[in-house]
Amino acid sequence: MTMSYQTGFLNHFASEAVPGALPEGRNSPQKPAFGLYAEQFSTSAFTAPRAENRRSWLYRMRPTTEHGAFKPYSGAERLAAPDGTHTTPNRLRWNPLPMPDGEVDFVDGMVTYGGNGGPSEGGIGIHLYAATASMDARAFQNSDGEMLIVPQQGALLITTELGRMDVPPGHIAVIPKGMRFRLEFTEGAARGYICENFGAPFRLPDLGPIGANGLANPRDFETPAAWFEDRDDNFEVVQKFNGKLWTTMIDHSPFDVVGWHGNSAPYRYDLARFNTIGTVSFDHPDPSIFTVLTSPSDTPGTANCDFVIFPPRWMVGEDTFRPPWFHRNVMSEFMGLIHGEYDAKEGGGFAPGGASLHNQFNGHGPDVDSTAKAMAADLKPHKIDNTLAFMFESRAIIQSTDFAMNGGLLQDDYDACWSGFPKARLP
Ligand SMILES: O=C(O)Cc1cc(O)ccc1O
Ligand SMILES: [Fe+2]
Repeated sequence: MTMSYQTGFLNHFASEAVPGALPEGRNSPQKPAFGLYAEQFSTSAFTAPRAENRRSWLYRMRPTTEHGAFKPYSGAERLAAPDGTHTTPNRLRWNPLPMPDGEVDFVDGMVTYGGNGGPSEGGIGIHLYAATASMDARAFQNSDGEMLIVPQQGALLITTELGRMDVPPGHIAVIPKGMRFRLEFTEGAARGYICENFGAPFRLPDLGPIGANGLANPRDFETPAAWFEDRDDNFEVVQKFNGKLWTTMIDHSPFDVVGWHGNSAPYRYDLARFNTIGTVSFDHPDPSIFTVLTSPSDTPGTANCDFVIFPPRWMVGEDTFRPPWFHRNVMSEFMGLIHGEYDAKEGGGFAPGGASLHNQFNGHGPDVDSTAKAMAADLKPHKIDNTLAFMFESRAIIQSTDFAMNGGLLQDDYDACWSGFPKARLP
């Protein structure tokens, strides 16, 4: 299937699937073309400063308002915010999330590992999904948070109200808060990670002294061109609202937007386009140089959430301990692995589809094997290759869910990867 995209980050895009669907020179004409209905979709307050303001105008076949009451939805039982009883300072690591038995789609295949805050205060939800069935006459709407989707296995075809995107592993997709979407798998089963962002929407980090270019470049972000389906079938809309799921039926496809314009839009990004920067002298730089997207908080420089990747890169530091150093961090770190091996965990145990959590101020870093190897290494230029790990880093403690602690995937011996370091011998 050929998809078409518009490039650039947070541009004011304009796209029509049928010529003439977009009004000219105004947003809400008395009678939009073809009997379409104009709808403003706002993901910032009307009065947000211009640089923060995000909204799009949608021209659709029927107004979104045409539906009955939402009722509680009983599927997706493992999509549940932490209740605070499982919050722990302990370092945690999980085996890969197994694929479910039978037909399970993206909505029912989501499992919450942890999070902080909530839809009214900001923070993040951290979920994984493992699913075997494509969504068909079903759409998901997350009114609580923007969704950053990181596929680990299985390519995704994401249909949104504004158009369709191909999202294979190695790419990410971001769906604005409140936008309806459907997820289909082009290669059977699929697994991946989700950061549900309750805070300020993701944006590109400032580059400071790096300059005008580098890290994730704006032109590499791709937003779909308008695409719609004219389907008068019964569709279920499942909505996440205030931490719970709700469902209602409509008698047509919600993907009936024939044209749209604006800057609140879904996008995808190929992580291989990330311009990775590192030391060319000595010392391991802070991993903030690997920030792809950031959701700022109201404290300058202290993110609600940073999305950070650890892509293939050259290591050339002289007289340097090259892996991540031992550290205790005010920020809390949740990590996942898309493929390959992570350079701080040569001892194994951090597998693709698995995850780890290092909460604020709890010491972590290279395991015993990685440390020994890095201290003995001949420091020739070396390429870390065939790997892609990532981190959701948050200013607030990441609380675990019951599934995270008791769901059968938690490794009970994670601490042991840091036991047995030889003691320093003083003169
Ligand atoms: O803990 C981790 O593995 C993530 C990480 C990587 C790095 O290069 C420096 C700091 C850091 O937290
Ligand atoms: Fe860390």
